[in-house]
Amino acid sequence: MTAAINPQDAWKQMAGVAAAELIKDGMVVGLGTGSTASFFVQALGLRIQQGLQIVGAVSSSQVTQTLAASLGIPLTDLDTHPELDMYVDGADEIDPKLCLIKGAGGALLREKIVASAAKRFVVVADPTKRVEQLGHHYPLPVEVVPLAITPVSRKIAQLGARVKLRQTGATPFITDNHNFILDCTFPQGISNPAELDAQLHRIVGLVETGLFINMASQAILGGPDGVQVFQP
Ligand SMILES: O=C(CO)[C@H](O)[C@H](O)COP(=O)(O)O
Repeated sequence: MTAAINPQDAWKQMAGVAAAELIKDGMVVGLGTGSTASFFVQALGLRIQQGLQIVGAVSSSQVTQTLAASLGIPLTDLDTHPELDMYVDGADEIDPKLCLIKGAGGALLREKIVASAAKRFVVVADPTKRVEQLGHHYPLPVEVVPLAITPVSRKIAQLGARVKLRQTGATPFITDNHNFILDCTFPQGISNPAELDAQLHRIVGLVETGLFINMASQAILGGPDGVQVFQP
């Protein structure tokens, strides 16, 4: 007997399964990170067991790599396949232009690298992730070189954010790239994501932001009325 899942997880699963249906024989696929992306990875694993033949999959995190390997998904990397056919990943917030906040799972740097290598980036989510303006529900995560954490925090605070070092218990959360994450709350929301992203990228020691602008081409949302595809 399988355990019942809550409605939000069921919606995430619907989105993940629908995205897996988009994968065709011969594709190179990018695998996202997080609970919704995991549903996609599981559905992709099932399709591969049923005969789908992808060339390989590039993972955006160690966690997803382990999951994909356990499901028999053939793994590859960006050295072997620098261009992917499709990247599928979740998001924390999705605005009407498909700009995203990502990184609640701490994988934003690899996620952005893999997403940027893909011809098509499909976001999978449930309707709670849709927002009119970014930054009201989730803080914006940024990945920072540990050596620079204090000056970078101060500079982000000067841009109007409340800045918090992400912790795992009493110690800083460490990314797959051995960096720290700062969670940045902008009390008025993020009115101009592109401008903020450019300002943040000017801070030396800041490696990457969780703002994904003009990267996603489509969102697949599972919800109470079934699966809906959303593109601006
Ligand atoms: O960006 C991410 C991880 O870094 C995730 O994709 C994002 O946090 C959404 O996660 P979930 O599908 O569990 O809600």
